[in-house]
Amino acid sequence: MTSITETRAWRFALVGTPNSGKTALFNALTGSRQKVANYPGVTVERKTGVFHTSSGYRIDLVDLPGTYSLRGRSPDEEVTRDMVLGRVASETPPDLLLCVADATNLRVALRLVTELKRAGRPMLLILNMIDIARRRGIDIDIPKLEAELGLPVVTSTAVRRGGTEDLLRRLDDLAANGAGETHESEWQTPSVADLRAAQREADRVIKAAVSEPARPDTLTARVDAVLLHPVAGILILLALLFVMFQAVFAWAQPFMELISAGFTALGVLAHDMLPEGLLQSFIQNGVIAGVGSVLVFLPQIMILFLFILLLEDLGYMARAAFLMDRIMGGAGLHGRAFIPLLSSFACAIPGIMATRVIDNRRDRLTTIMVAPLMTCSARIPVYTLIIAAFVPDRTVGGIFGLQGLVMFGLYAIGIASALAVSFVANHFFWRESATPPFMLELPDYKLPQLRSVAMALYARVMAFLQRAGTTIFAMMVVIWFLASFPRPPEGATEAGINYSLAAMLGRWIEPVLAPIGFNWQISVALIPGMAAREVAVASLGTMYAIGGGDEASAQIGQALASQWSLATALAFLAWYIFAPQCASTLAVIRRETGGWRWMFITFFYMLALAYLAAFVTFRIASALGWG
Ligand SMILES: Nc1nc2c(ncn2[C@@H]2O[C@H](COP(=O)(O)OP(=O)(O)OP(=O)(O)O)[C@@H](O)[C@H]2O)c(=O)[nH]1
Ligand SMILES: [Mg+2]
Repeated sequence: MTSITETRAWRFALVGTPNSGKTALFNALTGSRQKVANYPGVTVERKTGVFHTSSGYRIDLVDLPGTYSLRGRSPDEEVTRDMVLGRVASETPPDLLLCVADATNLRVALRLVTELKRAGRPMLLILNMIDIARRRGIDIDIPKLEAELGLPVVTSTAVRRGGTEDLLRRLDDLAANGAGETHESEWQTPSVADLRAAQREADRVIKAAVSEPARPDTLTARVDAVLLHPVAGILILLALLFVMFQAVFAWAQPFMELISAGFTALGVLAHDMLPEGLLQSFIQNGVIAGVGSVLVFLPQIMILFLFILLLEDLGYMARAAFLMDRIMGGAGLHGRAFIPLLSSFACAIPGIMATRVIDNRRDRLTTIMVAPLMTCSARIPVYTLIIAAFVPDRTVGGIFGLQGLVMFGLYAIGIASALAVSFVANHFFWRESATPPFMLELPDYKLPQLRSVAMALYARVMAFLQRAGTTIFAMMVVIWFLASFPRPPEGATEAGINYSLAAMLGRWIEPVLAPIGFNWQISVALIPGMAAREVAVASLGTMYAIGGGDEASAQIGQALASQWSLATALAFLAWYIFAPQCASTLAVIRRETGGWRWMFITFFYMLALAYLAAFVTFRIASALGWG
């Protein structure tokens, strides 16, 4: 329906308290796939999307970080304040504020509405999560609410198909007839007294227009009595993590074998179809063995993400943060550091960006510095490859798989060292150290939405495949080239790869890394491994495939098991817990801290820890006779 010519694009902005469903609405309206999760502080920067209303008006929609007030205490809240007040120099201010309220938690939402009204912009109040409010028997008199607030009000359920129809109709209407006039802003940084007054006003409106059921919903409270219990809660958290790692190994195994067999067959096929020579080697050893050795880990990464996404949507992650607060506080970490650190399990980059919710710069820097110590998903290929090749597939204590146990241990060391580093930073480098009280709001539990979990999982899978197709593929071409040229001289006695550039380069670095048990193949693999951690695995895959000659096996694990000592394998694991092997993470640290300084500090302290850990591991393992 484009009978109406577009005169101009409207610009609408989603504002509201954290965890009220702004991003879920943004995704529903624009068809985007921004991250949604059941805890406050998911969105930390503004995102723009476009959609057309039913009569064809174009709307530029801005999703903003959630905030309780426009005071702008942390970097993410400043983004929202500046957008609402039209202070972003390079951008046109929004024509209409879409204020999203969690209909089950109107007290805080309406306090923000009272404050937002002073900004003088036209506003539409969206009572989101109306499905939950209705189920709980919360009765909201919409016309009364509109009259009391002097604003139009509409309800929505962002996560259900058809749950935004009323809203869409209303937006179409506003786009056709004008959103309303902008007045001079009367907003000033509110004092505590102002906020109290705003809360009184909100309570008055609620009293007039909302009736809560006599018997409030107690499910969340009953579940929390167990999950937040100081002892039972921690045990449940540990058990959950433990099951997760067992699942990563046990469930993924058949799928991994399938993928691995597929790539081996593909390699054989390429070998048979192509004439003997460089092209054959490039396709078989460079492309198929290299990229394949990383793609094999897709099932494990999917299982890990599935667990994380389900727990996030359920609302458990904020509880885990609460449980960990004592321990983290002891190490000098801010309570709000938990979510950024948790995000770092997927990848340190979103984790470091999520530190924008921390208002205190010192606490934010500490969190940024230790975030890369959390075990990101790019380490999974490295860890599993070594574990599968060197740790026997045994059961210990009757129920625990040894491989899963080792994996759990590697994650635990990552976490413990992050705590230790922040402890040291707090006690030796920062002057004053006051740990602020924990201020994370605990969201109500929600049944995970299958559709949104599936969508998020799909996005993660695509991101992984894209990396395999771009960064990893490009690095493989480089490694294949280095490992194949120059060609061996006439009458060469050793395998061709021993005469290659890769071998020269590796032997040149080897003396530095020999004390920690690394051979020249590992030394070379670490260089392209800076592009992304899993590239090291792919590089080893390519080099051992080339070095193995004709009967090269695509099963790089077998090659490692026959060529590395256990001590080397363990030292390699220890190295990867700490090594700053990720150029993108370092770049993000530079950007988020606004300079080179913290990037270098992070790089060098991690490098030092990596070398030390690998050295100690190698020496101890050698002394135990595993060399
Ligand atoms: N049942 C139900 N759940 C919803 C609705 N809208 C959002 N959710 C869920 O509520 C949680 C929070 O949604 P988000 O969209 O991430 O919230 P947000 O306002 O963007 O949060 P921040 O970015 O942290 O400010 C997620 O688990 C969503 O799946 C709704 O209308 N009904
Ligand atoms: Mg959001």
